[in-house]
Amino acid sequence: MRAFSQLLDALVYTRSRLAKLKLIGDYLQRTPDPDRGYALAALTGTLDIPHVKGAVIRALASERVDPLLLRMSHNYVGDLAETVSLLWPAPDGELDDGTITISAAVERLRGASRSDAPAVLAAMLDHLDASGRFALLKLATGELRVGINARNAKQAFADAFEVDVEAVEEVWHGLKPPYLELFAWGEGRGEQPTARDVPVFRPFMLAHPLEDAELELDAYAAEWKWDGVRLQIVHAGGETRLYSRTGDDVTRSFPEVAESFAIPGVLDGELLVRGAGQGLDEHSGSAASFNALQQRLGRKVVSQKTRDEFPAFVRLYDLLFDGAEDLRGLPWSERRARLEAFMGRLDPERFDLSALIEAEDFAALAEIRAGARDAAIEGMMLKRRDAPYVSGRRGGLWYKWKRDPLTADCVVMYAQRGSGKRSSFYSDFTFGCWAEDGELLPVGKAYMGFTDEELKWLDRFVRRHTVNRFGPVREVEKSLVFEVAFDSIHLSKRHRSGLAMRFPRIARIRKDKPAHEADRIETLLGMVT
Ligand SMILES: Nc1ncnc2c1ncn2[C@@H]1O[C@H](COP(=O)(O)OP(=O)(O)OP(=O)(O)O)[C@@H](O)[C@H]1O
Repeated sequence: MRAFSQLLDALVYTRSRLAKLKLIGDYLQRTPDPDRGYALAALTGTLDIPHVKGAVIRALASERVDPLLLRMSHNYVGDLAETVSLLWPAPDGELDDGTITISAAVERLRGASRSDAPAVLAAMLDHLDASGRFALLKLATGELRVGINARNAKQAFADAFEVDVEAVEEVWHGLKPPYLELFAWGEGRGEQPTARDVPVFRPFMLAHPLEDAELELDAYAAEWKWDGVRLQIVHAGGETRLYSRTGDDVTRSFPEVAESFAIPGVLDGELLVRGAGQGLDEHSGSAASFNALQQRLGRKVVSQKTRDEFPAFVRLYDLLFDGAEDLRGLPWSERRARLEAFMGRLDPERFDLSALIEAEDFAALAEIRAGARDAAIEGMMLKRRDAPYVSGRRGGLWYKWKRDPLTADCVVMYAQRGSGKRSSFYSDFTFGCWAEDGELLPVGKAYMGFTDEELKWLDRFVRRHTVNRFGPVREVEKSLVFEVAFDSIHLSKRHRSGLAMRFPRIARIRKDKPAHEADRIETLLGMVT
């Protein structure tokens, strides 16, 4: 447990993403199986320990610590594992001599019944020092909050063992902790694990922003850029799973979509919500604006009422697998023809096709784009007709051509309480973009007209992810992305980033975007007027 707790400590205090990946990689290389596999599971959020939730830990701690002190400290510290690990009375017996390994802890907790789990946890806490307790509680709750998402952890594994991260993604959802086959493959002791007949995630193809260039429409096809969220729908081995842009399993969030796809294959498209009266025109069928979709995002379990009020559907734009046949090597035009043929097998209530936009030439296309007024459209996508489906962003294959280019995806860095009605909420934010050396530099400060629900969510996020305090200002873990809109951007000597935004406002919380994919200072420099 000691090495794992040292890793967590080091991750909290390390800012650079690359340095964090290196720390994890080193740990995975020098830690034996199965401990490292459980650690990887904790880092990727796949470790399931059924009976230890926050409420259990709070109840347990209240037996040992004055409940009022516990509540106040928790409120101040923000993190339950940290609070309890610090307040837990020092053990009067022997400290752990190394027998409470990660795997021992996981096995003991998993083996315990609901009624026994608190006592099993307490017995281990009684034999660990504060940092061991911290690591155990983090492991048990699965909420690490060390600025590492699943994708980063897989990247760290891939870097450490010199394998391709996309190859890890391709099999990941077919594997289970403690990932013995994965480490065996990484160390050259075994074959690459296969994912036959399990619904695994296939890494998404992404786009580049279209800057001044004009494209030849013989070589590129145009589609609308729908203002929803990316979704991959996979059916294999009799099971359907939905994956988000980051490869997270979001099946439970959109049950009506999962329930209506039972043909072996992999689909790629944009998740939208049917809109009664909103955003209707000939381009968008019946998709509502992103605001309606927001009601469905970030929920793990969805009530029937929400399903009825905001029914989800997917506008498809690619077909990756037809049955077991991998179509990704085919040119876009052939995949498109296969997708069109596939549509007839799908439930029209839940799936429709992203239409192609016909235009005589690029100028005519630009005119169509300028004339589009629809809440569910964010611009256009241009796709090279002969391009295979490749993961990530590759030059020249897919372009996004947004309608309102003055937005940037920025990472939240600091938060402060608001004023007036918001004075008890952390609602004013400073956000930044990535500099070339991988450091995050502040580019602006803003708040937005959040809904009450969003305000509460953000306030909770800040309290739970605080890494530092400067008077009234809290520095937060660099994991949340905001889409920021602004009127213009200028060079400025007053800021370390060298940039100043005019009238920045937070347009959207991007829970679907990993922080390291937020915009770079360089991109913002390209928008300077
Ligand atoms: N017709 C379409 N074809 C492909 N992608 C589309 C389409 N309509 C909407 N999209 C969305 O546009 C995104 C393309 O931009 P990119 O690949 O850079 O992802 P992103 O970083 O999430 O983009 P953004 O933040 O600009 O939406 C896709 O990820 C997808 O969610």
